[in-house]
Amino acid sequence: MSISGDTADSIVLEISNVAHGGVFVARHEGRVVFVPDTMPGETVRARITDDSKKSFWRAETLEVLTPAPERVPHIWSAAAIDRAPDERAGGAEFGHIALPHQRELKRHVLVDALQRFGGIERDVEVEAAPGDDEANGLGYRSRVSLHVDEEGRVGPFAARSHRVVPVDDLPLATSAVQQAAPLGTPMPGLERVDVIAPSVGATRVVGTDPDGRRRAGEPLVERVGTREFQVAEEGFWQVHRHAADVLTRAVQDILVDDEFDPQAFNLDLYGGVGLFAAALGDKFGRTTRITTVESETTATDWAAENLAEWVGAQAITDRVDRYLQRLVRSVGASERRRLQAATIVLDPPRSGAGKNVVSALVDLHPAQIVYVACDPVALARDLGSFRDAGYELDRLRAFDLFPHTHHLESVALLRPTNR
Ligand SMILES: C[S@@+](CC[C@H](N)C(=O)[O-])C[C@H]1O[C@@H](n2cnc3c(N)ncnc32)[C@H](O)[C@@H]1O
Repeated sequence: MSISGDTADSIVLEISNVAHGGVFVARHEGRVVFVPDTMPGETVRARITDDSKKSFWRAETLEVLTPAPERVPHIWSAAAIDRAPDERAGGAEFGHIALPHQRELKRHVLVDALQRFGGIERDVEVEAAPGDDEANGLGYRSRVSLHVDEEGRVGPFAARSHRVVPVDDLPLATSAVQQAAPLGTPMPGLERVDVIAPSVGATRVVGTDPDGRRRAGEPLVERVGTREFQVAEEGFWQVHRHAADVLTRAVQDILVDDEFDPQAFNLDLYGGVGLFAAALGDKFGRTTRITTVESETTATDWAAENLAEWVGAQAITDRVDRYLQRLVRSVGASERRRLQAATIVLDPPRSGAGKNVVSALVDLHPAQIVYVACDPVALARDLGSFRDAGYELDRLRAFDLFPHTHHLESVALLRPTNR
C-alpha cells in the first residue's frame, strides 16, 4: 500500500509478497505494483517506471526505508541498491537476500504456482546443490554470456534492459570463468562473448559477431560422475557446475523402479545430448532401450555418440510435438504396448511442454512420466493439464541450481490414476 512520504516523483510502498520472475509485490491505490531489489516485509521508496497497464504497474526501488531482517549486503556490488536503478547489473536479482530465505521465497513461488495454475496443493523443500551453502551460493556458474556494446565494452546487461554495464567481477561464476572473462578488455566488432569452463579441459572464450557468426570450436567435454558427454560449444548444457549431477540423480531416484521396463519404448524428450537417457541407461543397464528427441541436429548427433554403448539407444532430431503426434497417429499394436510400459522423461524449455504435448503423452498412456522443469508456472500449468487428463503428480522435488537469482529447477513424477 501507499503510505505517507510520497513525493512528486516517488512513492512509498510496503512489499507484501514475492512474484514469479524475481520481482516483489506491493499495492498502490488498489493496484498491484511489481518492484525489484526489495523483498516481503520491507518498506521502500520507489519510482513508477511503467503505468501503461490497467491491472498492474512496474516500479524501481530507489531506497529501502525499512529493511527486512533477511536483507544482506548484495553479493555483487555491481547490482547493489546504492547504484542508480539503471546502472544495476542484471542476473543476481536475489543477491540482497540471505541464501536460506531465497530458497524459502522460491518454495513459496512454486507452491503458489502449483495451486493457482495447476489446482494442486503440495508443499516442497527447495534443496541446495552440493557446496553452495559453504560458498554462500557463489562461484557456481560454469558458463556466462556477456554482451558487447557499440563501443566494444564487455559486461552483463543492466537489469531489465539491453544496455551493457561494465563490471569488475562475476561472483556467481566459477573461478575459471572469472579468470578468463575479458572484463575491462574492449571487444569491438562483437555482439556477445561466451565464457565456458567445461568440467574437462580448458576454459573457452567465444565471441559472436552481430551477424551471429562465431568460430567453429571443438566440442566440449562434460563429466557427470564417471561418464563423459560431448556437447557442441554453442549447445545446451546445465549452467551450475553440479547441476547435471544433481538432476541425473534426481531423475534416477524419483521414478518407480518396479514400473521401469528396460525393453519398453522409453523416451528422453527435449533430450539435448542425452543426459537423462544416460541416467536411465546407467541405472537400468546395457539392455535399456531409450530414444532421445531433440530439435537441434548437432545436439542429436552428439546424443547418438554419447549413448553409443546402449545398442537400444536412438537419437532423433525432431520437434517433440510433431514426433509425438506422429507416434499417436501411426504406431502399431506392439509398439503401442511398449509405449504403455514406457518411462518418459521430459525437460522442456522455459515455456513448458504445452497442451498438445501433454495430450499426446497422455494418449500414449506411459507407465510413468518424469518432468524436469525450469519454470514453476509452466510446470504448474502442464501438471494441471496432466491431472485433468488422468495423470496425477506423485513425487516432487525442487533444487536451487541458480542461487542469487529467482530461477528454480523442479523434478516431478507423474503416474496414471487408472492403471
Ligand atoms: C532445458 S534443455 C534440456 C536438455 C537436456 N535434457 C539436458 O538436461 O542437457 C531443453 C532442450 O530442448 C530442446 N528443444 C527446445 N524446444 C524443442 C522442441 N519443441 N522439440 C524438441 N526439442 C526442443 C533445446 O534445443 C534444448 O536442447
